[in-house]
Amino acid sequence: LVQELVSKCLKARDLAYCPYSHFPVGAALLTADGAIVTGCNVENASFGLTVCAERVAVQRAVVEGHRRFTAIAVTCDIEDSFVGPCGACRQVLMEFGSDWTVYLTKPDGSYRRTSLRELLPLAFTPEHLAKK
Ligand SMILES: O=c1ccn([C@H]2C[C@H](O)[C@@H](CO)O2)c(=O)[nH]1
Ligand SMILES: [Zn+2]
Repeated sequence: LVQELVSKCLKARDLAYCPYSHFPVGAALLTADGAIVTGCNVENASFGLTVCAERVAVQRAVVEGHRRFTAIAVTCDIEDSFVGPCGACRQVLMEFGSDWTVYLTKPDGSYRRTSLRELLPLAFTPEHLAKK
């Protein structure tokens, strides 16, 4: 299953629309019911409108009816280190629970397993709004 998640995030990366940065990113989400939803970064000539691969995957999953996730694999083109999602994406993942496994994946398919809790400690979450 991890292998499938990893290979799907690599495939999604190959679909990235990144004519400005030339930095393709792929993501593959595993939903609680076992579906896999992918995303790639989609850039824009107005640079600030770019959306990261991780957020494309989450938004796509939500509109397909998924709100419960257990894992995400992410990958870019960097071969010599494991690269984590940007801060904005960590926060967007946290919106859908803190209990995520995150697989930081290299182009060769090797991965480092981490967690959203580790990537975004002391997070602000929907529960904080619920307390008001
Ligand atoms: O977590 C990240 C960080 C960056 N990017 C994309 C955005 C932009 O298109 C390119 C360079 O920042 O990489 C992602 O998709 N996810
Ligand atoms: Zn991001």
